[in-house]
Amino acid sequence: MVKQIIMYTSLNLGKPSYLAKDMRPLFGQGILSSSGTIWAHQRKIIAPELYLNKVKKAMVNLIVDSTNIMLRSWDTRLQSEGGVSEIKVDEDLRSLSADIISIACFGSNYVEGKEIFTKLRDVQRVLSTIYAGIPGFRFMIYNCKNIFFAEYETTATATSWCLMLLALHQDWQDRVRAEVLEVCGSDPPNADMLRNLKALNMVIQETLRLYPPAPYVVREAYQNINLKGIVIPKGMNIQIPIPLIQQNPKLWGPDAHKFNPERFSKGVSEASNFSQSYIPFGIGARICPGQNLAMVELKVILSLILMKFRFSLSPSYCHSPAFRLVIEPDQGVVLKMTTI
Ligand code: HEM
Repeated sequence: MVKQIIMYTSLNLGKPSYLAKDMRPLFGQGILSSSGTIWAHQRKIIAPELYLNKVKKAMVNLIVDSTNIMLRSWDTRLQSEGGVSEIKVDEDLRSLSADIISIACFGSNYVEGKEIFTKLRDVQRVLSTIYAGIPGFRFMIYNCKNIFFAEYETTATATSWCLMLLALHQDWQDRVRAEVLEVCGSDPPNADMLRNLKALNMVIQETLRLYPPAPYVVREAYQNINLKGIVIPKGMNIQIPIPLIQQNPKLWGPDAHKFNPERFSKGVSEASNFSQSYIPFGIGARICPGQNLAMVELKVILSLILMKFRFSLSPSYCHSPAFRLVIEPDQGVVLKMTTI
């Protein structure tokens, strides 16, 4: 049994400037001190290295095994259809994501829990259509966040968007495939290899910038805040729109709306002119605790797909991002696939 020491520390985020001045008091447990300095509480978890490495290895193996089941079914379909197939990937990716989280957290699998996941997805659809004015919604969204927004829908949706963008940008697809083959050879990726997949990491980061599955983070004002003349009273809930911040040309430059993974080549802090303008996993004390798992999952799934298949966007693909608590492709992502 792992022994965890959870430390609560205070992190000095420095003097606020520009957007920081407006937004930081709204984030996390960050509050503006009398000196104008921002303080936020940060949680650090310390655990024995060896144990963590074993868990990480087991987790990567589990993701590889689950992904291979999905890829075998794509392979069978391709063979039966003469080597080229149009595959709508979203439902398969959702099942895969549900499978991984079920095995990892509950020792079960997607097939056993399918009915529960189907019902949860129905709830998600209803909630996204009647967003305003349901009594108790505030509490419902927190429950839902922990189930969908948290684990199942977010990672699957992010994978769909990554595949859509790689299908659209063949130069990046070739570059990332070449990297995967150089780093992994013909072996499935392991934890050490994942660290060396730099271009793939950049593609995932850029995808999460342009299509963040979670559309906003929610915070409650701890005190009355005057935001450039707009008074936000203590106790009010505020939605901070992630896509607007992540695609603001003032922060990201004139190509803010373009797919350009190169912007992350020197890391997140160098990608824009304000480090906290990249928040696909939220920010502050309530930042997504599953972000590392999500990144590992995305890297493993995408590298295995890239090793085995070449793909482009099907002419039947219709670009229509839709809000259903997560931002997902309304009509799905349809890929024209061939085996390598
Ligand atoms: C690409 C995948 C994912 C994205 C984009 C994402 C994004 C987010 C965002 C934006 C938040 C709100 C953070 C904030 O309020 O500052 C959140 C919260 C959360 N996420 Fe994720 N998430 C992902 C995957 C996961 C996974 C795989 C897990 C668990 C295995 C997970 C577990 C959670 C939990 C439990 C919370 C609530 C944290 C809290 O309220 O303290 N997420 N996520």
